[in-house]
Parts: sequence; C-alpha cells; structure tokens
Amino acid sequence: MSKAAEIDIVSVSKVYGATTAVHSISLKIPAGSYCCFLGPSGCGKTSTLRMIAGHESISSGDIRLGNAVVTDLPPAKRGTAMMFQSYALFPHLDLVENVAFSLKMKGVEKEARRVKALEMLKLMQMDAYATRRPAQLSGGQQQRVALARALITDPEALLLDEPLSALDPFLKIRMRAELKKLQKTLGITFVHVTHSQEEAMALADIIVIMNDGRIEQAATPRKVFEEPATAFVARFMGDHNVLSGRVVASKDGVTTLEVPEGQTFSVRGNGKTVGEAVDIGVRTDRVRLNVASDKTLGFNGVVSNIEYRGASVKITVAGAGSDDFTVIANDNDYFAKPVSVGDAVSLSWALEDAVLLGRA
Ligand SMILES: Nc1ncnc2c1ncn2[C@@H]1O[C@H](COP(=O)(O)OP(=O)(O)OP(=O)(O)O)[C@@H](O)[C@H]1O
Repeated sequence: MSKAAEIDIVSVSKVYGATTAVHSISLKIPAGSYCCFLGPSGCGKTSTLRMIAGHESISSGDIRLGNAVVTDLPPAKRGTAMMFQSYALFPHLDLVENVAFSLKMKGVEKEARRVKALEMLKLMQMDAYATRRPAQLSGGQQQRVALARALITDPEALLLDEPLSALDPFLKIRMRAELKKLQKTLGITFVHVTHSQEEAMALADIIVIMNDGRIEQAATPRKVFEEPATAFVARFMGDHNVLSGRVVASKDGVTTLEVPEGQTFSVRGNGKTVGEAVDIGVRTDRVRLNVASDKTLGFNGVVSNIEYRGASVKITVAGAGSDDFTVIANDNDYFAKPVSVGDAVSLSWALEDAVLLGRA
C-alpha cells in the first residue's frame, strides 16, 4: 500500500453561479488520520470533498496532497480515490472486472489487473464472490466491493461521501467498525463526509464541523464534545444547552452574563468586556434537578417534556429564555425523585460544567 499523505486545504472557496458553497476554508488534515466532515445539509461538506478529489473545480485557493499541489490535476493524477454514496458499481460486470476497472483505464494488462483485483477483494474478504455481479450481493457486500475498487489504485488518501447512508442501522454500525479497522490497517488518510454526529464521534481522529460554507471547529471528538468552539457546534452536537446574554462582570477568571429574562450565570473564562454579547454551553448530562446550589449556576423552570431512554431520562425545561433546556438524568437518580410535565423545578450545575463559547 502507498504511504499516507497530509492534505492541506489553503483558503479554498467554491462558487456555483450566485451561490458561494465554501467560503475560503483552511485546514490541515494530518497524514494517516481519519477525518470526518460533519454538518447540516447544504453546509458545503460534499463540495469540499469533491474539490479534494478533483471532481469539482476549485474557485480559489489551493489543495496540497503531501508535497504536491493538486489544485489543477485531474482525479486520477492526484493520489486520491473516492468511494461514492451509491457505490456506483457496474451491474453488468462481475466483481473482479468492477474492481479492476480503473487499472483497465490505465492500460494495465489483463492478467496483472486480475491478480491485483483479487488481492483487493481478498483484503475486503470478498474473494469468494469474485465471479458474482453486484445485484447478487447484500448492501454491506456491495460496500466492500466499492472499497476494494477505490483502493486498487493504492491511493494516499481515500475520500468517502456518506459511505454508510445506504445501509440499515445494524449493518451501519458493523461497517463503521470495519471502516475504522481498514483505515488503521492501511494507514492512509481517510476523509469521510457524514451528517451523523454519532458516526463522526465513533470514527474520527479529527472532526471538521461545517456551517454555511465555513469551518466552525476542527478538533478531536473529545475536544468537540468537551469544548465546543461556538454556539452552533454546541447546538449541533446536541450535548450542550446554549444560554445567550450580555457580560455583567469578568474578573478572576470568571465571566458572568445576564440573559434577557434577568437571570445571571457564571462561567470560567476571561477576556470579555462588560456589555459584550456572549453564549455559554451547559452540559446536558451534568445538570442536576432539584438540588440546591449557587444561584448563578442554575435557574428555576417548568418541565415541558419527559422522554424515557432506558439508561437515562431526558427532561426538557422551559426557563431562562430557553424553551427546551435539556437535562439528561441517569435513570437511578431520576426515578429516586421523578418529576412530571408542568412541575416547577430548579436546575443547577457546577462551574466546570459550563463553557464560554466563541462566536464564528
Ligand atoms: N452543482 C451545483 N450547482 C449549484 N449549486 C450547488 C451545486 N452543488 C452544490 N450546490 C450548493 O452548494 C451548497 C453546498 O452544497 P454541498 O452539496 O456541498 O452541501 P453538503 O453539506 O454536502 O449537503 P448534503 O449533506 O445535503 O449533501 C448548497 O447550497 C448547494 O445547493
């Protein structure tokens, strides 16, 4: 297999007519890492992947793969390979011919490409099916063939566009584990586009969260979870509540804000000026129900919804300007002191369970 390459995206934009899909993004994806692009529909993640692959022209900026600037190179000359969401297998060809296809295009002689295709099918544990056609395979098997086909060119980076979206939920989780194992075995750079937070958290060494054509945060899953950079990331990942207000005090490493409804909240962090608009994120799993505490670390509200989830219970509370402030309570804690919709409750958390969010 080839060696892995770093991917360096330098001030890259993509403009389609009047739409700017990607706004001058810069990012270094380390060689040999598993990178997931995550974001809502239309945020520009597929356009970015297609520009790395060479399937879409770059409106401005540059992309470097290893030491080479690939901005103007065609896909086959970049050292990348792409696996599409639909797998794009040829229905009339058997698996060997499907996998060998790009070698045929390169003029590799028949027996050599057959040997290499069988080697790739073996890597994906599909060699026993070599003479079948795609329609005679399950979804998971088709995906393995599509991977074998992408990997036959010995790419330095494999680009995957929503690779798991066609699979049922159980197979999705199994193939997710296989993708991660494959990336570790090959050691090449994987760039994977998904709209699933769970998928990105499970797979990535680095998660790139995009919104409206811009990168909101690029960091390890743990960093994204514990220190979301912006209110968008905190809301999108779903593990933090966001409270917005204006700074009323900032000293000794603690900033205090006041929300329009009048409550004040303290959070660790410096460098804010009085009157400045700020957002804080509060961990949903760290909020305590009906436990007295310092009043700048909580508020009183009314329960608007309760969802049982097995190991935990999700309680939604209206208050402090939020309609859906979320508390994820451990099942034992909740059932020791359950609440009902319409109950007045007090919510509280510790200083370290809130983070000061940046503004993009
Ligand atoms: N060929 C095109 N012509 C015009 N506009 C386009 C084209 N391709 C994408 N766009 C627009 O660019 C923006 C970003 O699209 P892109 O497909 O990159 O987003 P995405 O994050 O991958 O979304 P999804 O998750 O829905 O695939 C969208 O507003 C989209 O409508």
